[in-house]
Amino acid sequence: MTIARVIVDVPSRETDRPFDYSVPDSLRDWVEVGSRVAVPFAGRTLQGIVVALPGDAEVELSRLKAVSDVLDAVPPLSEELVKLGEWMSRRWLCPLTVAFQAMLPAALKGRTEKYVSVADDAVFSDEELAEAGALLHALRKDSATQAKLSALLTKFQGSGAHLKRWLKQGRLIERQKVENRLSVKTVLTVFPRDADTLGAGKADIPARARKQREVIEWLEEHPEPIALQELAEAAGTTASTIRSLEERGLLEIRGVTEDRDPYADRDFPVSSPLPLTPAQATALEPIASAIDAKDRKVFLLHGVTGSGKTEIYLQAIQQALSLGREAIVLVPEIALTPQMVERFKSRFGARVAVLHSRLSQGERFDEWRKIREGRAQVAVGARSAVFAPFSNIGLIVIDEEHETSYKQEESPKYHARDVAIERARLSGAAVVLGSATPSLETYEAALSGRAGPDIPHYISLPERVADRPLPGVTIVDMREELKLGNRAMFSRELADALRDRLAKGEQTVLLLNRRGYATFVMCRSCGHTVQCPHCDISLTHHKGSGNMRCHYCGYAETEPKTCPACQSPHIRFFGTGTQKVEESLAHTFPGIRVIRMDVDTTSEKGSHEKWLTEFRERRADVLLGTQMVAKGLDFPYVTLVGVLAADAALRLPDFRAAERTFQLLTQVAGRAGRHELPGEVIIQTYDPEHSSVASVQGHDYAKFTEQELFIRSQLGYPPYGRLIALTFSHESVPMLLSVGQRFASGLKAKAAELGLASTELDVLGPVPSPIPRLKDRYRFQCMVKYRGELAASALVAGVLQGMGEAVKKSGVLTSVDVDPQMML
Ligand SMILES: Nc1ncnc2c1ncn2[C@@H]1O[C@H](COP(=O)(O)OP(=O)(O)OP(=O)(O)O)[C@@H](O)[C@H]1O
Ligand SMILES: [Zn+2]
Ligand SMILES: [Zn+2]
Repeated sequence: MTIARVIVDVPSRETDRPFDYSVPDSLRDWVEVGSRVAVPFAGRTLQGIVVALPGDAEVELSRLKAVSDVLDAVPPLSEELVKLGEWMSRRWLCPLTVAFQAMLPAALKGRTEKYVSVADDAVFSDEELAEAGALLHALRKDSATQAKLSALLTKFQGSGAHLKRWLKQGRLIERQKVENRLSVKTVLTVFPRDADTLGAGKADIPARARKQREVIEWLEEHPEPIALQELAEAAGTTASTIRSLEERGLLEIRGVTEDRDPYADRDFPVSSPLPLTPAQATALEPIASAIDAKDRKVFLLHGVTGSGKTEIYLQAIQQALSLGREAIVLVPEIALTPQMVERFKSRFGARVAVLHSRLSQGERFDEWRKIREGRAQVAVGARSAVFAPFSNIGLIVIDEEHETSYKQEESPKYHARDVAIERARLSGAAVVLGSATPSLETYEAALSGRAGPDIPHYISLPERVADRPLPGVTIVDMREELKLGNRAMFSRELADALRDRLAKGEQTVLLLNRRGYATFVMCRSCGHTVQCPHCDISLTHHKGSGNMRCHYCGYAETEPKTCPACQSPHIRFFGTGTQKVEESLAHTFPGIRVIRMDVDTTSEKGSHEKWLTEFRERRADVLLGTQMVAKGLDFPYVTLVGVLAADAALRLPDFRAAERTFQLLTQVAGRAGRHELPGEVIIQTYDPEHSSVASVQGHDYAKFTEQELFIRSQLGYPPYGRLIALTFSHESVPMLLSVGQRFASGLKAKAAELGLASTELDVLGPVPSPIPRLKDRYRFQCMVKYRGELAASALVAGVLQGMGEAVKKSGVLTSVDVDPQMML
């Protein structure tokens, strides 16, 4: 008997283990490791993933239930991806099914459908026939295929009670099936017969069927297959006319699968490899030889902005392809602009599949199928593209490897960089981590002198291509501006520089660093701030709608005219939003053309692309925006970059605040002067001495890093120590505290048992979380700080497991974040 070991799709700790099923003979050829199957489980039919085909079952064979269905002809996961999922579950303490679900396109997230059929021996009374005859008729008619319960209920709204009773009595039989949310798109297509048949057929068409004759004439001129809809339009007729020709045997209508290609209507100019600069050639050499030798190596490609890293990725990919292997390129979501996609599509054409969240579910599914079916060999995409279903990967590139968006903030809380390195280990691929500002973790590891398969080899590109200089950076102390009586948003330097660009017809990028700079409402008389009633966080003001909104739970109310606490009319909207900057620009520079890019202006599909195209075509003088204007853009006429509120995020209670600030400033500075025209950068700050701001001036990554690493080592923060954050939430604070304390003391006891000093493993808290209440639940957190080599995840999992029943009864929810990136 064939046995399948299955992980069922119920994301709980209790079901987080494999269950064995027997495989009926009829399905034997279809079930593989990585197959998606439907299985009976606790009275329901569930979707599951086959993780093994063991020789023997863990339970008595006679007690095994059978797999009820195989959901895909080709398994959506490979053995390699199944292994990767198992590793993710251990690494980030998430249920296995949660890891597998993260790898599947949304279209394949099955949903259970109920089907009903009439039992063979069922008898119905005349009364019943009179009352629900139509329903019974429908049931009998569909008995071969079985009728979908949800469809019956909509169609026969009055007969719900009958259905329920008959099902209970066993006169109707219910079956469950797992169905995909979305299927491949099929287009009805007309296949004309050969010319002779058409000619003969035409003669037989009666004179009054003029339309049919016209369709035949049209097809005689255009003998290729054509979509039914298109033919109807072209021949000026209806689908039913064409169908009658099918009945005459003159053509055939069949469903043909069609790919929803999001880039179908775009032409990509063909690009060929550029002759590399000597620095680029030296950088590519070790990467290419690793790919050649199937040597699983990790590289850190540390190259300043504009140093030509992308050209190196392209040629490394070329190398992998020429050996018949595949490549994955990860790009941060907001840097995945059409311009970025174009660079890959121009070089590799139709071999490129693109995966990102702005595509529709259907488009994403089709791109994913292109990969799985071997029609694409290069996948370019955001975080989840690391799971692209390739079978022979030679290279994984992670561009801007320091980006926080590579960490998923909801379960599975994985980091794509770590997943990529593990996947490369499983498939013998090389990994290239590229950045102008590598994360301190990656950089420290590369320069540590430690040896090991995960330790990146360091490659440096300290200069821009073609001797283009890095832009000059001026730092403006806004406190001085205020002293001199300038209360405006723009310093005199920035205003002058802007005016100069307007006169020359050159372009400016303005970054408003808005992290931690929300626009909140405060009363100037009593200091009252308007908070979300469900979360302990200020509401954000949206000028367009006149609404105040909570960014965590979506709660909204209209903006107050007077203070809700003291009725004072002096209520004010604080903080500088992009809208305010836009107004101020219009006021200060009459006639200026500004494109504003922030969450409000880019929520619509395609809007992101539209703005960038407009800017590229120089239909605007200024591109103003949040983080999204800082990454990856390459516009020849941008000669000025201005940063407002450079230090805004420095006050966030996050030990990476300085690192993030330095990275963001360096990235945005890198947008200036990338082509012939030289660039200039002006950074406005209230904290000019802070090393994260000051080091940007000399483009001095090394200096910034040295200071920052020193601070981290003193405090035992990453990369010198590692963290696991646990957040407990509940409606009641005492309950939370008791659970939090039990966890902390449990882990401490475990550490003592193992003889670990507090420098090796320490538990901080429980303390209220930075956001102490969210959606009416209070939140406490514990932070586990430990030395890197320790298998702390397993210890934490053990302690949580040990307190299982007590926590379950209390209703306290626990969320675990291994290597957290966001401290908020
Ligand atoms: N070998 C080369 N010869 C000529 N031009 C080149 C070469 N390599 C790259 N370039 C050009 O230099 C510019 C910068 O290169 P690229 O965008 O690859 O840099 P990057 O390091 O990826 O930049 P960033 O990290 O700032 O996005 C581009 O316009 C690119 O076409
Ligand atoms: Zn809220
Ligand atoms: Zn007030």
